Amino acid sequence: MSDSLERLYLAVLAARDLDPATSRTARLFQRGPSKMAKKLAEEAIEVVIDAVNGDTDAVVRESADLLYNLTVLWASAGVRPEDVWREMTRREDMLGIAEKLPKSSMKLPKVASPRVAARRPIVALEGRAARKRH
Ligand SMILES: N=c1c2ncn([C@@H]3O[C@H](COP(=O)(O)OP(=O)(O)OP(=O)(O)O)[C@@H](O)[C@H]3O)c2ncn1[C@@H]1O[C@H](COP(=O)(O)O)[C@@H](O)[C@H]1O
Repeated sequence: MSDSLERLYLAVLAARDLDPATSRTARLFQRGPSKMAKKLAEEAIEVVIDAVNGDTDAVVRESADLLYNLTVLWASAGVRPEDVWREMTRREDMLGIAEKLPKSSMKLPKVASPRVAARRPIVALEGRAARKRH
């Protein structure tokens, strides 16, 4: 999938400088980030509606539109696909580390009242905080 998105991203970059009268992408760039954001949000809503309605084929079509509008917004925001892949890999590694920590290393509070004991392990929260921090 990342190959398809990377090819689409390059095509979007190439279309940016085409004639807006004939290129939707060039028209989106001409209209700016707020229009791009509006189209992306519209596509996301269309995916949601089709999924709730159980229309799988429509979800596929609208997902392709969503990914197209996302790559246009990435290009406008100076985000490259590899930036996103790197972040996804970082999260995958972080999740992997958190899952591998022995239970004994989780610093659960000493007073394990039923309410506190039911709280999610601190290391998972720390893992999330660590993810957010860097
Ligand atoms: N991958 C896409 C792509 N996916 C979806 N779309 C457009 O996005 C539209 C989907 O959004 P909507 O459902 O809102 O369509 P719409 O209601 O007609 O659009 P609006 O009237 O709301 O603006 C489709 O009608 C397509 O025209 C795309 N337009 C272009 N590309 C690719 O982008 C590159 C540049 O193409 P041009 O923009 O045509 O130069 C090429 O590689 C194209 O294949």
